[in-house]
Amino acid sequence: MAAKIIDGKAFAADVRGRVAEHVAGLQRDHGLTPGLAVVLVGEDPASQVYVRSKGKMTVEVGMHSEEHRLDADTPEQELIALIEKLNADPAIHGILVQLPLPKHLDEDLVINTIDPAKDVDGFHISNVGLLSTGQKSMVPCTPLGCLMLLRDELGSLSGKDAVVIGRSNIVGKPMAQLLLGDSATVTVAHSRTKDLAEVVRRADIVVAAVGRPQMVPGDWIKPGATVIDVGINRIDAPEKGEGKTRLVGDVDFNSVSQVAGAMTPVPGGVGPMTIACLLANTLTAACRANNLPEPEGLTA
Ligand SMILES: NC(=O)C1=CN([C@@H]2O[C@H](COP(=O)(O)OP(=O)(O)OC[C@H]3O[C@@H](n4cnc5c(N)ncnc54)[C@H](OP(=O)(O)O)[C@@H]3O)[C@@H](O)[C@H]2O)C=CC1
Ligand SMILES: Nc1nc(=O)c2c([nH]1)NC[C@@H]1CN(c3ccc(C(=O)N[C@@H](CCC(=O)O)C(=O)O)cc3)C=[N+]21
Repeated sequence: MAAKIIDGKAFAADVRGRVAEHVAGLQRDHGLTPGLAVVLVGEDPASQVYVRSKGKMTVEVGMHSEEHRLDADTPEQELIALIEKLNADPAIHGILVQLPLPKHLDEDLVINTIDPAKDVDGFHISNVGLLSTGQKSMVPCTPLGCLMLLRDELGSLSGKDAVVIGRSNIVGKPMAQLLLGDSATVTVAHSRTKDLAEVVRRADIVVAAVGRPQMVPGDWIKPGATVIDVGINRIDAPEKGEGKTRLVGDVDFNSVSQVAGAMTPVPGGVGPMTIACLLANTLTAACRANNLPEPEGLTA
């Protein structure tokens, strides 16, 4: 049986539609426009594309969008000063500093300078602590997007065996916390995991967030499992012509789609959900900042 392909692009469009409706209501009833500021340091071309598409979608849902582009060699103090200015700006409800940062900048320091209430990435230590203790927080966008897709696909995650491959602070660890919060039995695998194939074979739910193109083959997957592919890897595609590239995930789509019950594609899976959840988090932050009721179904 071929796997059902989970349409993250359509799901994300639906989430953005719900965000847009709520934003229109905030404007109509309270004269409030949620605002998102994205900070990009340096000229990484992949990041630029991503930042541009975020800006476009922010405006599409009716929000205020700001982009702050700084030179790659910007001194740390200057970046910190910008974040402090955005922290104090009442028109800004969400702040995202695009990662990774150039090496001379202390990523932890920069992230922890963001007002936790405006930390729409959910990377501030205070949000990390709130999430891991089951308290209301800002939830990281990519794991939140994965959770929405899993809940939609499976209903309850309670008692399911889940394996997260990858333990980064931005995907793997918060994903594990969210799965645990939904009462899955969670294993977090990483580069030192012994016999990864055997670990993955036990899983009803596999979330791959490794950054290695097509690393997970079909024969690691338990028949019928749900597979969420977070990886975004650009590889050469000589079949498309000289010098051309294409995007692939961390999962080998062709073999896994023969075995899994359902899986996300790349592109068109988790990626669009990340951006939709960023907008949802910005809306949530704007509501909380103004003591207004939060949108339903758009947070964990
Ligand atoms: N779709 C989206 O919206 C997003 C996609 N991404 C993509 O997701 C992927 C992961 O991103 P991110 O978490 O930031 O990556 P990191 O590089 O920060 O983390 C990768 C993790 O994978 C583990 N790992 C590396 N090699 C292996 C291996 N051979 N076997 C098992 N585990 C391994 C590492 O283990 P160890 O800790 O031991 O080194 C590490 O924990 C990337 O492709 C990235 O582009 C990221 C963010 C958003
Ligand atoms: N502070 C911070 N927060 C992030 O959330 C963050 C970050 N830094 N740094 C980089 C990663 C990567 N990331 C992606 C989001 C969407 C797509 C996405 O929409 N991808 C499309 C394809 C896009 C294309 O065609 O290039 C898809 O998968 O269908 C990809 C990657 C967020 N990240």
